[in-house]
Amino acid sequence: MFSNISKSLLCCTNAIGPNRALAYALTKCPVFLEPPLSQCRNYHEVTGDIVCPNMVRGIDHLRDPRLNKGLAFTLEERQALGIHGLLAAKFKTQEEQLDICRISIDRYEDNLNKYLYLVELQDRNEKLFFRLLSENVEKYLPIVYTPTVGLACQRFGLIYRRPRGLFITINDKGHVFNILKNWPEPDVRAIVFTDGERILGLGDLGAYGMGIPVGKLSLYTALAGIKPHQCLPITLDVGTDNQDLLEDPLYIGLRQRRVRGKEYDEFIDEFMEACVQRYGQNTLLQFEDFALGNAGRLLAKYRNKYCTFNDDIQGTASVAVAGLMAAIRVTKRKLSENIYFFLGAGSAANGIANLTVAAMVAEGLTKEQAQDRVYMFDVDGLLSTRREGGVPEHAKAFGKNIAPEKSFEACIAKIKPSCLIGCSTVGGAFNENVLRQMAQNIERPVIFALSNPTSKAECTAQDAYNFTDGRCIFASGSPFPPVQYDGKEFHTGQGNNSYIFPGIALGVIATATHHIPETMFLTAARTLANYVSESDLALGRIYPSLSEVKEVSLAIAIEVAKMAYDEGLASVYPEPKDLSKHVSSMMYSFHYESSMPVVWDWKPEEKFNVRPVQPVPKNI
Ligand SMILES: NC(=O)C1=CN([C@@H]2O[C@H](COP(=O)(O)OP(=O)(O)OC[C@H]3O[C@@H](n4cnc5c(N)ncnc54)[C@H](O)[C@@H]3O)[C@@H](O)[C@H]2O)C=CC1
Ligand SMILES: CC(=O)C(=O)O
Ligand SMILES: [Mg+2]
Repeated sequence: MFSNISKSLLCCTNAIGPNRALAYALTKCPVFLEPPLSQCRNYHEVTGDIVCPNMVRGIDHLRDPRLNKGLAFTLEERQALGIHGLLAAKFKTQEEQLDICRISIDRYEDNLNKYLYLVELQDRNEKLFFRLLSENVEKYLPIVYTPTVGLACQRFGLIYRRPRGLFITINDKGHVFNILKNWPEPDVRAIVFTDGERILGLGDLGAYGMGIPVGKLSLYTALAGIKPHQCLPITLDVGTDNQDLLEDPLYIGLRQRRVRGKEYDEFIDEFMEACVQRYGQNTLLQFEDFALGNAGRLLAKYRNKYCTFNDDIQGTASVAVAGLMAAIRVTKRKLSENIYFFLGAGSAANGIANLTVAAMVAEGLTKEQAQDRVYMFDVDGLLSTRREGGVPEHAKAFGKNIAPEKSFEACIAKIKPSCLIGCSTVGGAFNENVLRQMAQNIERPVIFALSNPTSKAECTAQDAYNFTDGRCIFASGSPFPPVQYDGKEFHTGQGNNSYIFPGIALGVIATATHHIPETMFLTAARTLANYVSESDLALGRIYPSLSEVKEVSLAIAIEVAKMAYDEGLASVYPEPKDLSKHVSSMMYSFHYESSMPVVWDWKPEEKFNVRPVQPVPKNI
């Protein structure tokens, strides 16, 4: 019935009145763009939203967090959008709004309340939220991420308000694609998903685990500038084996025991297929916080078939190896001269151990020689081939033909490691005896307490310094306050995969890489280690400061992009001449853009007054 222009004029006219309707229609309306809206990526570049601006009613510019600028709307915008009068008279800059946000958050003493403030801000004004986070990483990362996000997950039933991300349950098996279609964004490039079985070191939190993919994706945008509409957090709800949750009246997930085995595997298969069917073959699929029984197994199954990685295995490996590389500059011991002892022999430990082996091989050892330098201790004791039950399959490479031992401290005395790496979820496991022994064995012991959140860290930064006479090189998964030792202050670094996954994701998305080889994580580790300055090391930090993490993420993305082309993994062709420029051009702007329609030959006759009616083109 209607031509395209008539349709656009119709919707524009209904929404914002005839004067501006034509201007909109001529410049922005999706029915004018080819290909149509559903496939048009440019459209998102313009609006960042799937809502046709021509169909947005005035008030929706305030209600939609992607469009809302609050008091930062100019008088001209307020009048043009029909929101004049809906806002107080004052005009504020984004900078003034950021000040108010900081004051508001500081008023809360409780971190969970700070978390809720930030969630509400994201729901209200997306650009303000991401700019606040990206410009205050040190201050707010511990709120949207570990440790506070752990608490938020534990209280998820209480704090759950508005939908953010998709919940897909095992009952939806057979219909996963249809559920993905309900997500309102057509241009998703990255999905972070969990089944909630190993949320940080807090165990099985079932559907309450949703806080983790949401938090991780906030870092995609804040730390690497990946556009929010390209990110989709998902929780795969297959039930929970956490009895407390099954009995919790507030629990919001499926109230049943976890589905496992064939049915679970079929569900994950269907999910992976549905994601690429809905969003394309190069959609980045990040596994997050899957339990040991599934994490490594699913990575092995999918790593060469999808554009996928497991953050807990590979992202963690990369950040830990970067820390070990930087530590060399202090210890003067090559990677291949260390003895590594892991407390915990799960996903994180094996990921780190395997990448450390690869790095030692690059220094000249054989794989076997490198593996010989790595020992592990899990819930059943030292990984000895002689112990009852043997060495678990996932850690076979690190089992040793030595006498079984159940005492961790006895192992330290026997093995005399130079690097002690905690990925055990056992808070305080590196006690005074353990740390003193490490200091006795070696001049500069490396101590990593990587378990999250803070309550699960194997030791605090202060204890690590106190009990090693201030000689340790320390990093932790969650942040610790500065250490005071011997009249000096030290700022220890955060060995957390958040230094890695945002940059990897940006590089992968920018090149539409079709799968992610292990070597990318070694490249990312080297890039991160190179960012550590002498002043970082003097402060006690083997990672750059968190205020530099955006720069680091971009550097990692560029290296990843180079590698994608060098190794024939990229799908964006022709290859951009200037890769740095290409990667940067993909990034989100944290600053407000004009909400005024872009028009040609159109000048207001009188400022702040009614606009002149435009002549309708003859050739409609
Ligand atoms: N800093 C970072 O970037 C990251 C930190 N992590 C943290 O590492 C921890 C472990 O994560 P995953 O390896 O994925 O878990 P996992 O469940 O795969 O492995 C846990 C390991 O700890 C062992 N363990 C449990 N209790 C123990 C005990 N009492 N004594 C000795 N060993 C014990 C288990 O046997 C298992 O080998 C979590 O707290 C997680 O938050 C994980 C990924 C990234
Ligand atoms: C940091 C992270 O991914 C974890 O603790 O699971
Ligand atoms: Mg994780």
